[in-house]
Amino acid sequence: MQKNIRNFSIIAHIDHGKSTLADRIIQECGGISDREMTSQVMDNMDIEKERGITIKAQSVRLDYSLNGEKYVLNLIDTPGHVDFSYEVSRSLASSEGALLIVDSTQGVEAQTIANVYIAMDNDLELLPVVNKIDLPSADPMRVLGEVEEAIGLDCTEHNLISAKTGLGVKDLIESIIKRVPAPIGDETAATKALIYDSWFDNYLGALALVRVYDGSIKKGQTLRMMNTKVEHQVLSLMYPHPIKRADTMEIKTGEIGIVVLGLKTLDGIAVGDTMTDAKNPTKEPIDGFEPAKPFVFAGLYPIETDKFEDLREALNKLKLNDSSISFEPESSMALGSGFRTGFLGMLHMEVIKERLEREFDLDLIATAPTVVYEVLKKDGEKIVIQNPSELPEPNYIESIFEPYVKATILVPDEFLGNVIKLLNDKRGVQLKMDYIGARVLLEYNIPMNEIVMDFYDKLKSTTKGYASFDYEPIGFKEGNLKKLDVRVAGDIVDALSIIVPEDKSVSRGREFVKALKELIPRQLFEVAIQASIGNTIIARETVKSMGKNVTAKCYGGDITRKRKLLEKQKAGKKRMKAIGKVNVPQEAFMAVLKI
Ligand SMILES: Nc1nc2c(ncn2[C@@H]2O[C@H](COP(=O)(O)OP(=O)(O)OP(=O)(O)O)[C@@H](O)[C@H]2O)c(=O)[nH]1
Repeated sequence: MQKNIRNFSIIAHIDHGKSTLADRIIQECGGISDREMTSQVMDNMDIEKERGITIKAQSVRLDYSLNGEKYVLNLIDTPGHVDFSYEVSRSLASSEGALLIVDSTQGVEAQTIANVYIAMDNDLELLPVVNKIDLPSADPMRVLGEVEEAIGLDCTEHNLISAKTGLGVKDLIESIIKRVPAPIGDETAATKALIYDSWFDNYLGALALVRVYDGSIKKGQTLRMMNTKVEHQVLSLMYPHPIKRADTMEIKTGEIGIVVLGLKTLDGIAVGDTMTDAKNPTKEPIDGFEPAKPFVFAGLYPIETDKFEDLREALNKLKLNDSSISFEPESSMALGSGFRTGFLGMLHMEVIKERLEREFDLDLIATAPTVVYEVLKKDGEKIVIQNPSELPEPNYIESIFEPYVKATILVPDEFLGNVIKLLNDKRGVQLKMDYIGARVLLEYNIPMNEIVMDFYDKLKSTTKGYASFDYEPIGFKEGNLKKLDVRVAGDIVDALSIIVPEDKSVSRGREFVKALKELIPRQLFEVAIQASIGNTIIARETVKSMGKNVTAKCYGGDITRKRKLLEKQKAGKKRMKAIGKVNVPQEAFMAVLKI
């Protein structure tokens, strides 16, 4: 019965205790025995466990009895990291309520606020929950004050808990039953369900995790995905659980469940799409569908050139389980054959690169990440650029558009000056500046390209690690942008080209060639490193020749020593790419992140 169902999510800043609380709630509902309670059931990907982050959303269906009534609690986990914000918003759209977890020793942070905005857009009932009250430095009242101030949420009713010891968790479950509204779908209407997660299972094929809004999904029914238009019969249905999924014949209105369609890829079941009955379809899909779009692109090149097909196979395998990765072959004069690969963000890129190296035993060179640019050409054609070297010559370009994000930053008062300076340097435009106690909440629009570089590291170092940061994409804006090329010994190195704002091109060009000079070792001849825009050279550094002096120290006498030195030089060369006559080490391809 819908009136006894509660669908809720947990919103928290990283490390405020979301996974610990999820595990505790599962345990409290008897969903898992003590013996089965290995550390953090909800985070089950290896990299998630190692890094303590949640990447894929997990969900669980639990039973709970209160005053003789039986309730179904559906805990819908959301990925914590900004790279996965589309999945966050889909998960939240599947709930009626959200627990807003704040660490009582820390307070409200940027990610808390960014996710609360998404929850408010979805009209969720928000329950303020203060965690870690077992710690001596806990200050729950100050933290609740911050929640009221920063978010404007009434905190008269709140829960104080320790997810670690279990203190207050039973009361919290009762608050969820009391305060989170029951779903209110039409049980007699045509099937309407939202796919809010999908993944690939080696035995069952592609699985879709859905929330049913109207009608129901039955075993044997033929379903249609309204956006991808794929139709398929339901082979089986399950309720989600981290260790023991239960089979069911039907997923009813208001419930969540796993649909097995026997599809061999994830292509047909995109997150955000609406499932309906093929014969008796619902009129309108659930709105807001957009395919997960890669925002950051980089070239991935195998260091050993004969590993190109291995890399293709590995990317194909990863894509089975993560339809947000995109890749297509590209060739670089500097690096040979590789793939231009699209990611949701920087963390996603790191995780994928690490999995390729670890699970598929590949050694890769990654070029510096870049965002996608839209270019309107003079002839009216609109093209999308994933690689700066593809930018047309200036006389063909009418205008260039670059993606922007809305950034939320929380910083202690004393570092405010540093942060504003950094944001200005990164072309940020201020939207909001509010004091919350001794901290300042900043909201800025900022070009995404400025934050895919090492913005987060710079923010951390300029605030001694005290700032927190989150962002969400907000679309494209026109920019006054130019392509900056790097010439090594006179030749343009395509893999080093970047797109820069015109008014900062000279300073960035100078910093770039300076960083490269430090990374390119001395060669037998003098090497000029130049930055140019079109045919104009705007900066130059020179890597001095080491001449023949490498062996000069040996006074020509000691042959073994001389040979050793030469061998050392040769070994050094292996980890480099020869560009013309110049050996360029792989770090140089990331040098742009240093400027
Ligand atoms: N003392 C204490 N520690 C807690 C409590 N809740 C969580 N922790 C600890 O805080 C750390 C972070 O907890 P997690 O549950 O991994 O945090 P999270 O919010 O899930 O983090 P992400 O998955 O990275 O977003 C872990 O070391 C937990 O053991 C609590 O109530 N008291």
